[in-house]
Amino acid sequence: MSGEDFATRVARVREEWLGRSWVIKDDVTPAVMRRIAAMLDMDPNAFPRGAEVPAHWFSLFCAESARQGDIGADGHPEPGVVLPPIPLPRRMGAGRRVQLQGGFRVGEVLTKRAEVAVIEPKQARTGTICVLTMRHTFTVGDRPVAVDEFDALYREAVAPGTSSPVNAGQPAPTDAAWSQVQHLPSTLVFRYSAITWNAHRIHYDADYAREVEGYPALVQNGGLTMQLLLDAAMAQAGGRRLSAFTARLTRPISVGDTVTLAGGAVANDAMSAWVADQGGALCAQMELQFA
Ligand SMILES: C/C(=C\C(=O)SCCNC(=O)CCNC(=O)[C@H](O)C(C)(C)COP(=O)(O)OP(=O)(O)OC[C@H]1O[C@@H](n2cnc3c(N)ncnc32)[C@H](O)[C@@H]1OP(=O)(O)O)C(=O)O
Repeated sequence: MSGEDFATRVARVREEWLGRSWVIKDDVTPAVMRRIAAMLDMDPNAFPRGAEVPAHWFSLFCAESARQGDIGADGHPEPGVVLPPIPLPRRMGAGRRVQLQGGFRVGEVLTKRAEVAVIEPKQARTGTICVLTMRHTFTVGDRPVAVDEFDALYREAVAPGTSSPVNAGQPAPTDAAWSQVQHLPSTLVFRYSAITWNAHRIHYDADYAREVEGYPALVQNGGLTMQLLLDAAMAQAGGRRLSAFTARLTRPISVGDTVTLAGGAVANDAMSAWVADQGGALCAQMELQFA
């Protein structure tokens, strides 16, 4: 790809798409809560109408619902149908910065305003990338619930038969105050992807993941990694209220792997948490802030 062509195409997409926004509403029903709780290995009946929903679960709602005819080769909507047509073909969820502002309950209607906030080409260790940041503002009526700046990275294609470049990575911390072994079976990844209506084929179509995107196996859904790490960290937070968190997914995990969710003790109303693979490499890092 010529650098100039790429830069010109990204500039045109930025001009046309930056600042665009749209709204999605979702009913937080007992039926959906049953599926979410069951997927997270909790009592499916733990969240009847009126029950408080864990504040950081807001991102399990208000998914995009592209028509089947608009689904593209990778399982996401065709470039430009829902999201900007970033001129690189391989999308990865990469990180987020979240402010939690208020709770919500089963039976309420959650509204998400999605806004195209950043489109930024960069040179990464693993090739040319483009960062797309979507700012998702969640409310119930006039009540603020959360603002979530979610980064996806778009990557260059891999030549047929070659592997997706992986950075050397860095070792995960070894001074955990708590840790938990977590298996990532395909059934869990399927159920999470279904709840979040994410049809990206790298998560369930092994031939596609290997042959088209160059990964060694099915790729763990990054939203699920962050969900499991947050839930594990909150269980160690002694009932504190989460007010903000940031996360970065630094290295791909394969579906079927067993990872370690771990973190430090709460200090100054903050906690660090991370995910390590079986070789001890850092796959995700998170900073939690408590009110
Ligand atoms: C959901 C969902 C999709 C998915 O779930 S996909 C699976 C989950 N995601 C992953 O497994 C991603 C794992 N991460 C990686 O493989 C690597 O981090 C990645 C994306 C290949 C980038 O690694 P590099 O080593 O090539 O990147 P650099 O460290 O050289 O960074 C270059 C610049 O990019 C910025 N950057 C890097 N990582 C992130 C990030 N997570 N969020 C935001 N920005 C990032 C980095 O700061 C560098 O920028 P500078 O300005 O400092 O140059 C779905 O589709 O929704």
